[in-house]
Amino acid sequence: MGECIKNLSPKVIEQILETSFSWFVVVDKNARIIYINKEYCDFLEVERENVIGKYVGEVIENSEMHLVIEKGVAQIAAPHYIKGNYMLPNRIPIYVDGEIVGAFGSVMFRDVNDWKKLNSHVQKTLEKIDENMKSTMESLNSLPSLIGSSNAIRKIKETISIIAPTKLPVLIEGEIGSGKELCARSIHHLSDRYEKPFVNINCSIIPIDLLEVELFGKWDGTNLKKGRLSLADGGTIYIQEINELPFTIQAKLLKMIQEGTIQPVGTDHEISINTRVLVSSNIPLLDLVKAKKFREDLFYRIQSITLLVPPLRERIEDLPELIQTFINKFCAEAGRRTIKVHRKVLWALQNYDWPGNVRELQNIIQAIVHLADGEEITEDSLPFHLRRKPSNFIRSNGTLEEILSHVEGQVIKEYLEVEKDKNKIAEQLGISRSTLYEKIKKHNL
Ligand SMILES: Nc1ncnc2c1ncn2[C@@H]1O[C@H](COP(=O)(O)OP(=O)(O)OP(=O)(O)O)[C@@H](O)[C@H]1O
Repeated sequence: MGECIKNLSPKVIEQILETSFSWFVVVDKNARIIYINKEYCDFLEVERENVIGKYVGEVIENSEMHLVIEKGVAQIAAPHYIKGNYMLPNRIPIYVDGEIVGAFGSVMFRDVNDWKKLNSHVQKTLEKIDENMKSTMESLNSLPSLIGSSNAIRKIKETISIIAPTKLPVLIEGEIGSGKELCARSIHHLSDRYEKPFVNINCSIIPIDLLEVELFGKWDGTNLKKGRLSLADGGTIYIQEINELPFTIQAKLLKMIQEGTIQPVGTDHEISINTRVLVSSNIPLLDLVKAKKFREDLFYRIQSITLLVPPLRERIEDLPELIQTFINKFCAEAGRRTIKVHRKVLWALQNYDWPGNVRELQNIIQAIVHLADGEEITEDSLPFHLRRKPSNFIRSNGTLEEILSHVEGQVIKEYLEVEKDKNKIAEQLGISRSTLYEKIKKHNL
């Protein structure tokens, strides 16, 4: 330190002390002023030559420099009432060879307005940080979490947490409505790209001739229309139903994944981008590769991390948790108290095939919650196709006519168990109401 200061001439040191934003006072070990800068003197309304050598308490109202010397302990931003204002001075003891030889004081804020200004600036900055945090937290919270405790879902969650921080492409396969997009969003939100865009594109709904421009952008000679890969720069692109992507575009996508460059339509110019690629397919991509409908090189580039989201019927143990989550969500939305689920309803839901997977379940629960007028969801509130119980209709003995008659009786019996309205049953079975009555009579139902 001594070495450093050697390079500063007294004139330089004086300039620093005189023109720095702070006010300075230096006292000896008897708390007598040995230096005070001009700005501080002006504020105190004293002449410098008159105060040098004076006891600091005589010059500066409520000064505590003597205490700092006595105790050898610094006071940082300790409020000091002076001339009708509070200021926040720092008072530091000065040691030479382990002995206190004096102290110096500097005032960080000249007066309370100064303090208020800085304070409100800090306050505003903190509020902004708070708001940002809140919106980040809100977006994280608004991200519906992947519900389910089945082995399959637990494994998926584990894999997501491991791969999210990387930049690796991920292939997500599963039936419609099974939760592929939710997985993709979770990967993005758990990565350090979470504040950057998450852009998705569904290859099955964009006309093939527009797909290339949508993905890579277009140069029209004057302007560049950004494609979705560029819009996701720094963030993540989620390409849904990649199985619908034409071969030529597959090659361009492979180049982007491998080299991080894209070539917009209408130019030879290449643009570097930093976009993470997540893709999904409703059908196993390997089957398409084997059928030569999907590029092998792209498949091998994206399949190293594959999330297989199983259909709901294969993880039916997740059903109660999912049902409860959706009931809570939709009851809260509708502003009503939560409702219970009758065990017969649960049974019916557990025995359904769920071709539309979690999305179908969500839609059904939403409708039920909005239509339900009691405290419990009963079988009556279920859509008709869910009310029938599976049964063993087949009887192995008897003639074909007898077997068919038996099946007919069973079917009608089960319809009657879940539906009181005979018109509806007749309509469902494609027979007239009178035929239905005849058959009810015939089978003694
Ligand atoms: N495990 C789950 N927990 C909570 N909600 C889920 C779960 N899986 C799916 N969902 C919800 O079901 C709906 C459908 O899910 P998502 O869109 O992720 O399915 P998808 O497989 O991408 O469907 P598609 O192939 O038809 O686009 C969404 O509203 C999603 O939030």
